[in-house]
Amino acid sequence: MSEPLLTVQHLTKTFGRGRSETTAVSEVSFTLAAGGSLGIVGESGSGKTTTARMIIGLERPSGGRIAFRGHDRTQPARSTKQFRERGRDIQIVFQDPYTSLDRRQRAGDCLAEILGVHFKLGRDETKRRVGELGELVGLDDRQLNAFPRALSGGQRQRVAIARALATEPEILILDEAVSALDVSIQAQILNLLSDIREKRGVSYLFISHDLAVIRQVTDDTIVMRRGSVVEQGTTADLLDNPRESYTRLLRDSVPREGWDPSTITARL
Ligand SMILES: Nc1ncnc2c1ncn2[C@@H]1O[C@H](COP(=O)(O)OP(=O)(O)OP(=O)(O)O)[C@@H](O)[C@H]1O
Repeated sequence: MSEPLLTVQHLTKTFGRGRSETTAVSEVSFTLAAGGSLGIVGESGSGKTTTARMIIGLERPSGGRIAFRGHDRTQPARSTKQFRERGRDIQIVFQDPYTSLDRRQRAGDCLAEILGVHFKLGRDETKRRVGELGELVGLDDRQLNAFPRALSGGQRQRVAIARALATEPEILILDEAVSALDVSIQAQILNLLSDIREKRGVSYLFISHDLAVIRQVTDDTIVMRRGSVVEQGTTADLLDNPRESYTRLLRDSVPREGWDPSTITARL
């Protein structure tokens, strides 16, 4: 079997000290295969975002190991250059693109800026690549010329995805990336992500509390609760035949016809 793209072993993060110490992530282990898609699910506060922040080097782990293509990445980058180099391989898209996009920058200029940071390109080549990225995520010239405030939530998330893809990363972390969008726009973005995975072979680490989303875009899933992994397996198996009561609870919490929330609160 080929080496996983990303290996996470016994990853642990504690915040604070003494009586205020919180273990946000505890002994989390998983692998992500090249071209694969792994879901991380769990209720709010279960440690999903902290795990992602450690993987992209925004948070220093308290214990455990992170390796990308077998190379250790446990400690955050030592220099801006190293941070940038690592950023090329693993990119992240957050829930709310409005806060992550510069309000004073046109969508296309935002893409051109990232291309300029990572590649040495002339003006014409940059323009061509911006157009190509726009096409990949379904943004036309008018939208590429617009400021974020003139774009819809779905269009802004397309800009954020294009910006993340501009560095040609091998891994895209999507942290609740479709949670703020209404269901029809969510479906469009999920389809877009599936197409991009097929075209580009990029791997996904898909963080979500929404099991319907996880089912649509991931092959494997880990379930986190209070910082720990409580169950992991193929997404279909895990959602159809959950072994852990917590996974069953998450699954049964999805509203559907005849659903009675009081049966859920009674089990919490
Ligand atoms: N910088 C920090 N300082 C102290 N505690 C933190 C910090 N960041 C996260 N935590 C705590 O770590 C725990 C896990 O938080 P995290 O954001 O990783 O969870 P999550 O599963 O991503 O939740 P959500 O879906 O609500 O974003 C929470 O108890 C949170 O309060």
